[in-house]
Amino acid sequence: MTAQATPPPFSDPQWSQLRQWLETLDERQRWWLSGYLAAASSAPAAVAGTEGTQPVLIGYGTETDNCRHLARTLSEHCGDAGIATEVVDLARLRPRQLARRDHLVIITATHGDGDPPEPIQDFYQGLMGDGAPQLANLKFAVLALGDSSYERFCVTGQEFDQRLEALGGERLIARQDCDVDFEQPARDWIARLLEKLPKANTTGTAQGPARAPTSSPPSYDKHHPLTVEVLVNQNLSAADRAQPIHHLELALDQAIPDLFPGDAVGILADNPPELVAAVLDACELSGEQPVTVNDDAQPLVQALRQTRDLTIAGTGFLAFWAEQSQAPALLELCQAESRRQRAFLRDHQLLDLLHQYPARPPAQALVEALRPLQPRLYDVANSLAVLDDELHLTVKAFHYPFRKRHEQGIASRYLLDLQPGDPVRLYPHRNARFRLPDDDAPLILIAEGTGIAPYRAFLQALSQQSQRPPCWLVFAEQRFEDDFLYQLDIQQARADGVLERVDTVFYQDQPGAGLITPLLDQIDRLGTWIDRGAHLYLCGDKGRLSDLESGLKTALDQRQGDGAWKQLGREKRLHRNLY
Ligand SMILES: Cc1cc2nc3c(=O)[nH]c(=O)nc-3n(C[C@H](O)[C@H](O)[C@H](O)COP(=O)(O)O)c2cc1C
Repeated sequence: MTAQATPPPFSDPQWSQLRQWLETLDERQRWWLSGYLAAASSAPAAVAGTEGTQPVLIGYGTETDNCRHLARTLSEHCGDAGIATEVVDLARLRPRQLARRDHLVIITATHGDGDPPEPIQDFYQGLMGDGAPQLANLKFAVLALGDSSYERFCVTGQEFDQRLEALGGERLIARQDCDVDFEQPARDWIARLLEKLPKANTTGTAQGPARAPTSSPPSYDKHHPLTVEVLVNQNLSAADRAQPIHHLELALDQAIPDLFPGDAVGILADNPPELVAAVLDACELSGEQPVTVNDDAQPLVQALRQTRDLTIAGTGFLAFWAEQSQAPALLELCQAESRRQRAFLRDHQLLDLLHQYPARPPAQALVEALRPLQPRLYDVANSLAVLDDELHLTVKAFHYPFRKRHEQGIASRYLLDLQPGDPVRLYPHRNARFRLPDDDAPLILIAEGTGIAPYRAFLQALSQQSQRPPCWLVFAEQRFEDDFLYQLDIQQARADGVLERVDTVFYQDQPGAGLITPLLDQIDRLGTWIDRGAHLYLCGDKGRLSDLESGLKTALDQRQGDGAWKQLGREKRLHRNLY
């Protein structure tokens, strides 16, 4: 007789929704919910780790999701090993809640200029501040993700690691700092950690964390991207603008489940063909040599075009190139402290290194020494509930000076050059913190430049609703004539009553005006909307919106009383999407 597999209790879409929703809960809400469900259910509760052993708390700090994925991977490995876990976004945890835990694993990235990921700023401040709890009963471990091309490599993980120890915690295993090729070191670290974590005393049938049934919907990620086709690539801004802004429409032949307004996609860009050719020339390789990348055999030219970073060398490549070239200056540099190496790399892109210190590396070794090409996130500019077989993006050219050269960002250049019919590899990136609220609270949408993209998706979604919340859009760009992105969509939304108010600022037409100007001019109206429970959204350029935020905070605190701005954050009514 063969055992019948019990059908999974939820359908695939339900699983997906449930998982996403659970991640929005903070620790207290999860505890409450588990108790509520146990009490409400007539069936005996089967909860792992209820006798004595608390689930291991796995807290992640992320902006682009690597740490969230690793937290889930760790949780799955724990489940297989009979270790109960609870995965939580550190953005939803308060430091004092740690005092009640006995095992904590932190997996965190560093962002900005050595800053914690933006969503976990409050947790970070709380843990680093004087009010942090003593953690004498806590055993902890920290996995730090970063990018060694940044001056302050993995500092957030390092700071958490030191702070947890200073608060009395006991380190389970040494912290691991991971560079952009983090997969293998993270896997090794997880294997070491599993030996130190307590097994759950299971009282029922559940083993560790709840896991999705094996038949979960197709999930795309950076290793398993979806290939879509370009339908339209249209310049939205002035023809002569140095950093043009384009609108892209991509054909979606396969549905992407659960991609909501506010979410993004990760784009796997190709390197420009001239850059690939220059690298091959410098290495005296033809490009036809077969190489293997992630168990996938392919010609070298393809591996360089699609999978390797040909801009930033990184310290690993520096060591490789010193050995290949035997250049005394490089060999000496590799003996120096890493700070000097990083300073050198900030002044030398990959091609500079290859030209200045010639060598002829073997093809496979070259591929293995280069850093993986990182995906770039772009907000989705349409609502898939309205149009489910197209994906729209808003892309601005990114330029930066390097030495005396003028360099262009790889991903934006790739996207701006695409032609109808070209394939694009992408995967969904969900951004639960930048969604429309469940209720009909008023919305204040503030956008700088391409920050308008997710709001276009919001407006499309709202246009389908019978009950619409009041919605106020504030948008800033350079010139009215040339840069009023999605002007027709915005005017249509205004005419249809989806937008109650629209304020625009065009910097070049209105010297002295800033994004904040219309909001300060109408501070009473802003205060009234906030009193009515409005959610405030900020999207676009980090520098400009951070300035706006500090100006608004001062103005609002003055009008509504000290702490008004903070209160917005506490009530999860402030949503940031800054880059
Ligand atoms: C805008 C930006 C700034 C970053 N700044 C740093 C930094 O200062 N130090 C560092 O070590 N890594 C830095 N990184 C690299 C990230 O920490 C790394 O990509 C990490 O894998 C991201 O993890 P996440 O996807 O969980 O956010 C930065 C990445 C981005 C996109």
